Amino acid sequence: MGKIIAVSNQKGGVGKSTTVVNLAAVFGLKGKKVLIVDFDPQGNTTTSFGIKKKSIRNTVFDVIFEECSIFEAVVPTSCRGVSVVPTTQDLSGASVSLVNEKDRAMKLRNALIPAKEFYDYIFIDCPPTLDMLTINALAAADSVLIPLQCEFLSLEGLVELHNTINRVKVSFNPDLDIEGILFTMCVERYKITGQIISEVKKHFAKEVFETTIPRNVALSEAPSFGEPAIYYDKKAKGSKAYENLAKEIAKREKKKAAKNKEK
Ligand SMILES: Nc1ncnc2c1ncn2[C@@H]1O[C@H](COP(=O)(O)OP(=O)(O)OP(=O)(O)O)[C@@H](O)[C@H]1O
Repeated sequence: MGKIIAVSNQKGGVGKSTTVVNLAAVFGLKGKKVLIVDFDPQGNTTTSFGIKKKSIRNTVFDVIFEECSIFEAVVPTSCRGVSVVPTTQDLSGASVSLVNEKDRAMKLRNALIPAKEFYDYIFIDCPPTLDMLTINALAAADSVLIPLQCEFLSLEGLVELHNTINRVKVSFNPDLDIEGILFTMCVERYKITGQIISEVKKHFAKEVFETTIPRNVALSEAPSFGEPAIYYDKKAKGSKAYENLAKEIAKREKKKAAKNKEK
């Protein structure tokens, strides 16, 4: 059974899409079967793979409103092992349309059940909101990865996200785990970077990934070439950082599996 990781932070521009695209590409290159669900109406993840909006037949909107199956919306990419369920701007109206639906928080979870059998990892790129779309993503996920920009700290924002995660655990998904907090766009020489990391560690030490993602030009340039940074510039610091993150996630999974075996 595959693992579903929601990449979420209600703050915009913190590196959610960048993390989804690059982590998925690294796992794909390691021989894993990876699906990305682009659940952000802006569709940056969809375009980061060079998928043209005009060429899209079915989107994640059609999937959650049961117009098609998840497999009918899957678009292969040119990256080894990676496919995308694309999105378009239509998704921005979904939160409102979902209000009248039965099981409205469980739409994505139900749709992903057959995909879990087929893929090793499913990444959900969440919108920068805590609305019904994000609730759907958290209800569907096994874990949440929280990117946090190293240049600006909103502890209140982080607490608010944890509160939402806890509410989803109580109401829809008791097994939801925190995959980790990932610092993104770090510039080591900036004093603020160290200050933010130590402040977050004071409150959420166990959740923070050892790997941090540097501010790196390859990470910001690659999407306009329609490919992940590891394809665009394999040697770039940003590409290496996402390779390290994938290793750290795999290591944490092994540790967790060993612990569960002991029980
Ligand atoms: N480590 C990095 N170094 C340099 N640029 C980065 C890095 N991470 C992200 N960026 C750039 O910052 C911008 C925002 O990143 P991204 O789209 O991944 O954030 P997001 O959280 O998904 O945004 P939104 O909430 O709007 O969906 C993009 O232009 C991206 O290319």
